Amino acid sequence: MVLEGVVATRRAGGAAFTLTIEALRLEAGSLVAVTGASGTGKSTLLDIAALARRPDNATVMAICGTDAAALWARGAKDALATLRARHFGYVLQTGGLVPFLSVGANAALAQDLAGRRDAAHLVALAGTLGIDDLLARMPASLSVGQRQRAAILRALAHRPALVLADEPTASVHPDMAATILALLADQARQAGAAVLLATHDAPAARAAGFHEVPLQPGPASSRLPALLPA
Ligand SMILES: Nc1ncnc2c1ncn2[C@@H]1O[C@H](COP(=O)(O)OP(=O)(O)OP(=O)(O)O)[C@@H](O)[C@H]1O
Repeated sequence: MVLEGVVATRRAGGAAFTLTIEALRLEAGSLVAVTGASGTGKSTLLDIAALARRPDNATVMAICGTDAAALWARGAKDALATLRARHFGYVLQTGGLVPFLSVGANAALAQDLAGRRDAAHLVALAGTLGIDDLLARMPASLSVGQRQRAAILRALAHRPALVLADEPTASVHPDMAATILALLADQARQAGAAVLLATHDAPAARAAGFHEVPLQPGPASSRLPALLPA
């Protein structure tokens, strides 16, 4: 993924907040943690990276060789949805699993949407995450830590190029947070996926091997400084 000169504005009432991404290039195996206090724009940045929010401006917005800026410009919503399903995996704060599907069915759905069904890969990945005995369970019957492992399974099951993780450890105990972040980092690296993590917990992210990029807050705005590949 390459983002350059991307600007996004959020407006509420008379107030506006502007995020500027100078340059962000994520390659296979990149582990990048965007950090900042509450309200500095971490979620806005992930929304932009996830193609869930239309930018005001984008010099470059390339996802696995596709010009996403051009797709936004011509309102190609189906093509944007296809890009998302094929190339992105998501880990949200509380899992974001479909509540009426089992853990295994959640992961299989991600594979189906991406057009990459691979039951053997799903089971093997569940084994490395330590949840192969939970595949038939419903998300509501899991502990928070188990749910986040299931979310990592769902995020990686379809072999995405990029995993977006928004505060994936905010609701787990600090010891479990370290384990979850390490699992996410290890599994993504092994799969050759890049991870873009948003977190307020910079030390935990660094400990798991993430390269930290702090958002630079300004008046009613934030800036992500240029990050070139490590
Ligand atoms: N729905 C919204 N409409 C308008 N402005 C919003 C909206 N949500 C957030 N904002 C503003 O955008 C800015 C960035 O918010 P964002 O949620 O991206 O920050 P964050 O760093 O993810 O915060 P947190 O860590 O609390 O989740 C904030 O200053 C906020 O006031």
